[in-house]
Amino acid sequence: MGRNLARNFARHGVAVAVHNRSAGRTRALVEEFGHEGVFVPAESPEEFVAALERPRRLIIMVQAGAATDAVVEEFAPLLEPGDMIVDGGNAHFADTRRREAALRARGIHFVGTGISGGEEGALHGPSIMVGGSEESYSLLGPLFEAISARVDGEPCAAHIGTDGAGHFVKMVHNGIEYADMQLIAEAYDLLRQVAGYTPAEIAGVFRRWNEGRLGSYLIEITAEVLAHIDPATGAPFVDIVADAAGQKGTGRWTVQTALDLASPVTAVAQATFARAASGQSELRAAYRGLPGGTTPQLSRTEAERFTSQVEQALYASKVVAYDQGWTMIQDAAAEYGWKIDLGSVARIWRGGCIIRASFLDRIRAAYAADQDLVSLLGEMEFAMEITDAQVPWRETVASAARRGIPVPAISAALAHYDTLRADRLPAALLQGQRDYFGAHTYRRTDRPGTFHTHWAAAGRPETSE
Ligand SMILES: NC(=O)C1=CN([C@@H]2O[C@H](COP(=O)(O)OP(=O)(O)OC[C@H]3O[C@@H](n4cnc5c(N)ncnc54)[C@H](OP(=O)(O)O)[C@@H]3O)[C@@H](O)[C@H]2O)C=CC1
Ligand SMILES: O=C(CO)[C@H](O)[C@H](O)COP(=O)(O)O
Repeated sequence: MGRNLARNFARHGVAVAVHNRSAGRTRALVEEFGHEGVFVPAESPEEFVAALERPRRLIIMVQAGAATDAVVEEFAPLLEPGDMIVDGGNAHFADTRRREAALRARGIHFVGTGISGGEEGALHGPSIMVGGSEESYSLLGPLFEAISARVDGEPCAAHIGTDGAGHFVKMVHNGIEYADMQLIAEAYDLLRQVAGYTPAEIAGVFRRWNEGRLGSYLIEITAEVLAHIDPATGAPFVDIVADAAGQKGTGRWTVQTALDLASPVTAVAQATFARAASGQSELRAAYRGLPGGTTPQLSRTEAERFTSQVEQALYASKVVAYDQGWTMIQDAAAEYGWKIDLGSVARIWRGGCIIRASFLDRIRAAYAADQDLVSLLGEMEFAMEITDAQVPWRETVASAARRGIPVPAISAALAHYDTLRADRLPAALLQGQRDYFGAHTYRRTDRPGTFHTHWAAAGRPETSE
């Protein structure tokens, strides 16, 4: 990532000093790509820092956690007040807040910055979510905006908010990425198991969907993966890959943080747990073959109808999953005092990043039209689409349950929608249970105050605080 970012800056006419703890890697970069621009190789941290113009702007791209701390501690003593350390790795936002406060006390700007798009994005134009001080953005912003992806002439880079806001929003981006990928994977599974399509046929379905409202990088690459044939066996690639999904941890961070914020990102949570469950090989071996649903064959016409039903379910679930992400960003902004422009988050995710999609432009437009939008479902077009999806969405979840096909993310999205639209929730009963066993009190619908019923006393009298 660091090498490609350096090349991207150099290709944009920025002279870049480069340093890696393994000097051979620095030399290799300059030997291989030196013709692309001006690189200044530095073997030692001191040489590197001396090569930078003041105020210094260092970008570090190393693994989150101990490696980032080690690099920060190595370079910070060599810097002067006003210098900037940009952490472009996938750091946890709480670590970024800690580092930012510690370096601020030393007069150094620490700028946690989410960079999405993988290695190709880093080279050709990533989406860049910048945290840290406004002051540092005035010097860093033009550089980031120059190397970022562009959509409709606008850069996919922005100052998201102070201290850890950039890394927080990158984390939520990855959480949404987990949810979106799981939703797509569930749609594939339904088309395979219920409609009876081959991977090649499903690739065709995804290519068609990519032309419509679901059009996105993730749908596009899904079609590519499904169409790929394993050269060693001649079998569809998807059939020879072990069905145990990995993760590096940003989805898990999103869910852990969401629990702390009481922000119900249920589609992200189900997607993260689905990856974990796929890797539970012993448990899966113990359950394999237990009774489930029935899978009657569909006729060609029924399969086509089912496919359009799945498209509706996938789309509606996607709207809910993205809405959960935006709600979580709002919850964090309130908690940490960040002023985050929600429309600008959608704007910079339209290009460069893994979840880039035409859909993001509609979210940008929704916030541009109404900055106080509480939920995407409050926007007329999204609301109409969700209304249209009602029957197919529910039918999809019902079909999956009847046939014993797990669709945890699609089901969670539907349950979330039903939770929010309900007049009354069984939370009232929960409050009664909590009051019964623990005197945890409850509020009433008919008058203000906090109440407790003395459940063990004769006549169960109620008192208020
Ligand atoms: N790969 C991707 O698609 C994406 C990655 N990221 C994030 O970018 C960051 C870098 O990822 P990536 O480029 O893939 O990782 P790599 O493993 O390719 O590179 C890691 C770099 O960190 C250096 N490093 C590791 N530990 C230390 C240390 N203790 N002290 C000094 N240098 C150290 C390595 O040096 P050496 O070469 O000597 O081992 C290497 O240069 C991570 O935070 C990652 O999460 C973000 C978006 C996408
Ligand atoms: O940061 C990213 C994109 O911006 C990567 O896609 C992400 O790290 C992949 O995560 P995982 O390995 O957990 O699926």
